[in-house]
Amino acid sequence: MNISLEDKDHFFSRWRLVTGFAVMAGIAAIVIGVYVNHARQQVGTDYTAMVGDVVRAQQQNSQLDQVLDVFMANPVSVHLPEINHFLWLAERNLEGIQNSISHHPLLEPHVSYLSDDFKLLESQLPKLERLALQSIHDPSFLEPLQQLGMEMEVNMAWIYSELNNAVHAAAGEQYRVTQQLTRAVIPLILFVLLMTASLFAAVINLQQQRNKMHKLMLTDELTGLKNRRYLVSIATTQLANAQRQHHPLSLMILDLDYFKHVNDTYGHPAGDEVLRLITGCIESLCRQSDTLARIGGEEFCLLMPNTSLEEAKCVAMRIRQEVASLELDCVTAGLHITVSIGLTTTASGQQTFEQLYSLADQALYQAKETGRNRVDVVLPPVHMEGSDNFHTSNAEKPKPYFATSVLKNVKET
Ligand SMILES: Nc1nc2c(ncn2[C@@H]2O[C@H](COP(=O)(O)OP(=O)(O)OP(=O)(O)O)[C@@H](O)[C@H]2O)c(=O)[nH]1
Repeated sequence: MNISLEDKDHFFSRWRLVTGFAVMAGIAAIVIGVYVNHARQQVGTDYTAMVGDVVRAQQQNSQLDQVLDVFMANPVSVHLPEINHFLWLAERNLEGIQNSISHHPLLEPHVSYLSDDFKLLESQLPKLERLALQSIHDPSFLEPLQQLGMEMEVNMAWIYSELNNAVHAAAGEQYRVTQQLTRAVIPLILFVLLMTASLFAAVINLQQQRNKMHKLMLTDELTGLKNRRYLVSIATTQLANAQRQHHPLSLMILDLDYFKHVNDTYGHPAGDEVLRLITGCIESLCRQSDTLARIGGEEFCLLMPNTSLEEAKCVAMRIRQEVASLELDCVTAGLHITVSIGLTTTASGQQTFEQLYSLADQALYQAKETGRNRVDVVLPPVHMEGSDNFHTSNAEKPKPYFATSVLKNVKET
């Protein structure tokens, strides 16, 4: 198979294109993967419940104020349950908020600086309970109790306001990411579609290239006919079919006469044009089921399945006549060219393509030797003179195939 340098370059540039797309797709997939992972964490976090916890905890500041005011005005044990209830609530809220922070990994680093304040508040809660108890029996504890209450209020206000800010900032970031994701969906879909379309185009292009090369492998560039490679492959199949179905198959080799003279006199391009014209002429006389191939410079082969000797002779004579009468005025006025044809037909025996080809070639040789512009026939030994029947009884006849007894010349008058 011949692939021109241009074809090769084209072929490799396609591969470079596909590789480029694959690398781009890989990088895009990694970038998208990293971003989606980050976005998944952000979007997956529920800040709503946490905002509620923080707001509830913030409201406790005023409760502490009220509870302590009542107690300070009348420090008796009947007010202790209110203080204890506040402490229980405060402890529960503190625990809940710390728990929430540990479940929000994206928020945790932003509020880690509050850990000391949390510890301080935790230590202040039991202290407040103790001081309140002591104050019932000893009013001198009332002042430290009030002092602690104020410190706790300040501490709680600081912690919960910072937390409030952090949670709102995180929720804002979450909203931003969600918006970005929504905006990114359309370009992402377009990008994926573009990548897919480009890959499809590259693959289709490769496929077309492959088909083109395959066609080139089996086609003659000058005439557009099938070449020898194709002929051999199809002939083997058709011969097997003909033998299985007991149908005759005829084979013709056609060679232009004195074609060298055309080239020498009018030039190679004119010779090419003559080849194309004659090819078109012969093709127009063939059946759809026939295979016309160019097997050499000015040599053609016509494979005719399901065609008896008599039918093949008619076709051969018509071709010879038509070619001879074809006016090649495009080269020079009044130019005509003739063709010599060697013909053979299968017998009931098991002829191979090589054997049939050899018989047709021998017939062509005879046509050339005996004056050109004629059709000669050489048949396998089992063929009977004047009959196209296949005698399977004769299939066992010994070689040689080229026995003179089976040679038959058909020279038209
Ligand atoms: N223009 C052209 N000429 C070709 C091509 N292939 C082969 N030829 C020519 O065909 C000619 C064949 O010459 P020969 O083999 O001497 O045959 P001929 O002149 O036809 O003589 P006979 O076959 O004996 O009648 C040569 O001149 C080749 O150069 C082709 O593709 N284009």
